[in-house]
Amino acid sequence: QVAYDQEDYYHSVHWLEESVRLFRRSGSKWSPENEGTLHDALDHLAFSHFKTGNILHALSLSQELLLYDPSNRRVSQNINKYEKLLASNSSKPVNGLKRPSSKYLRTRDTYERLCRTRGSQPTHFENPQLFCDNFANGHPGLLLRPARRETLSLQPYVVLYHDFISDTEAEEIKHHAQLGLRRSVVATRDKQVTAEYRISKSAWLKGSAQSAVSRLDQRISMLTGLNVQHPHGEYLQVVNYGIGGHYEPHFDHATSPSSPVFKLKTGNRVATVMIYLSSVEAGGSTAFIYANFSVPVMKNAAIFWWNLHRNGRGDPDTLHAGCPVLIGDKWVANKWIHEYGQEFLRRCSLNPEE
Ligand SMILES: O=C(O)CCC(=O)C(=O)O
Ligand SMILES: [Fe+2]
Repeated sequence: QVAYDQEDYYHSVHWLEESVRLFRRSGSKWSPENEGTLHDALDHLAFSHFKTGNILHALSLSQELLLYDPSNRRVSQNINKYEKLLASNSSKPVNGLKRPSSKYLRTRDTYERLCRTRGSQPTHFENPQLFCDNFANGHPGLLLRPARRETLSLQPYVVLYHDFISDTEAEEIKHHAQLGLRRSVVATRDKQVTAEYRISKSAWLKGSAQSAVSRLDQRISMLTGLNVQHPHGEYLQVVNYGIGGHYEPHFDHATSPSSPVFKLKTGNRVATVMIYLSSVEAGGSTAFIYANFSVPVMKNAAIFWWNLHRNGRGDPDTLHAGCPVLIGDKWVANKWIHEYGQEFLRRCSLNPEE
């Protein structure tokens, strides 16, 4: 529907073909959440085919549609139009579907490449600072069971903690979020809106009454050495992506002074901890666009990165994305940590440029 509304018929044909297939296969049993019907899907698919020059296909789908809804005048008019076009042979020859050239995303090519491949991080042979270790952060709570840390990138600084949570905790968190899931929104200049560049559902786990949530807060705080108590850290946001779900390249920190991110009055989002609560069969990696690498979904692992430099400026290198899920059901949880409360935990540097 999003592709159709954007007049991107190249993609709407693919998606609608799949919807029609699912409707046909399941009889009347498949009822998608948006209450779409076979009828709708055929209608939009016929028009998409017409727009991409496949008049013959548009005609046969419209004829099928008319069987279901014989009194639909718009459809009969379309059938007449398609028949005339075919008879006069004046329609453009079909030369295959063309990918639209996207005007709205400058980083599209890199994003798509990183979603298909892992990009090219140097290995630790090339850069010994990209090492793996058992990390306890000097914290007594981690001494007996340190985190298995993998440094993924130095600029921006991104680390991955393997087995950050257990299967049971992940299930508990998904379970708590389930009833609260709503279409995700994004922060614009001054308010939160839904956007086609973020397709997922999410829920905020307010309060850490649930034991898994408070255990998680504690673990994040031990590992990062930061203060994650609300409002220094936001509540845990649980996100669920279905097939095709994605989050196109964005920053987690606010880039406008009027952003809703500042509503907490605790400054900008200095760091992100993102936990993978599920695996997926294909797709769904997290891509760091300018840093040129992507992290495959790794169940129970967490990634951490700094969004801001020590001087408080946003780090443009943190531009990142959640790649489209190809097969599976992807769940992540975000913990965003704010600047205030960390003054003595992440100090500024003597160099104002850092
Ligand atoms: O789902 C992902 O891999 C990335 C999610 C993300 O960047 C976000 O929710 O801000
Ligand atoms: Fe993000």
